[in-house]
Amino acid sequence: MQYYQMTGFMGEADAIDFDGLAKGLPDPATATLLLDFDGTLVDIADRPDGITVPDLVPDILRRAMDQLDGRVALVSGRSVEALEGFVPDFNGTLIGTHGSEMRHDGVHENTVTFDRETVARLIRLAQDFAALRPEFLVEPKPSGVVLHYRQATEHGALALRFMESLAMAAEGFRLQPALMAYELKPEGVGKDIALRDLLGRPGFEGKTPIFAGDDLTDEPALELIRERKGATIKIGMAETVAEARLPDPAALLKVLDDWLA
Ligand SMILES: O=P(O)(O)OC[C@H]1O[C@H](O[C@H]2O[C@H](CO)[C@@H](O)[C@H](O)[C@H]2O)[C@H](O)[C@@H](O)[C@@H]1O
Repeated sequence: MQYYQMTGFMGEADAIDFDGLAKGLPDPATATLLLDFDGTLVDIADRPDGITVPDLVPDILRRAMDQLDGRVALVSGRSVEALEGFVPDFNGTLIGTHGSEMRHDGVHENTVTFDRETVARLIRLAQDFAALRPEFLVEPKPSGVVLHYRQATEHGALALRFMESLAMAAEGFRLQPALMAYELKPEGVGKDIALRDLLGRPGFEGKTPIFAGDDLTDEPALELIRERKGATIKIGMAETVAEARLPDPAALLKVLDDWLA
């Protein structure tokens, strides 16, 4: 695939060579498809529960599962339970909470051990803090907690200071900056780490991975897929190690739709 074929997003959507992009991807029979969720398959919304999953998403996931013989994974910061709620018919692999949990072959696994009491305490402290400022939104996760400040961007620095203090007091956890949010997650958790595991599993070995993602937390995974000589696609304008770019989830869905036609 030519880099400049993929980098069509400086112009209007009709200037993007969707057909060329789809043809540049490996044959589905030889590929593994790895997709971030928020900002990649669905547009970013004001609130975590405010997203709309386009009808094309379940359709593409179903066709990809058929044509790639099940080698399809969503790789998200969302929990596995939340992903299951958004794409209930998808029965491929779900890598959730940045890789701290996985649903593979229908079986739920925790990929790291962490102290559940600490998680409960962190969630409680974040909720107490957010109660003082209702624009903040707390998202509890199975192995951590997110403090969202999208409704109060002027207080981003305050959110950072608070979450940094929590991180310092929580052994075994670290701060993860995210889109208009700060998250605490267990050490040793990352999408790249979970993907190394998945790509070595039966059925996935020897296939060419394709990864699409938009966020800072996707960069280590994009690096891994480049090392493995796979195809890497960044959604949006942010700095990246990916070799290709598309402007938004709609453009990615169009490329995947053409690829699986
Ligand atoms: O790894 P991803 O699938 O990209 O998930 C990353 C985080 O996405 C969600 O938060 C982000 O999207 C929200 C909805 O568009 C937005 O309101 C928020 O500002 C973003 O940070 C999700 O809530 C997190 O749990 C995920 O880690």
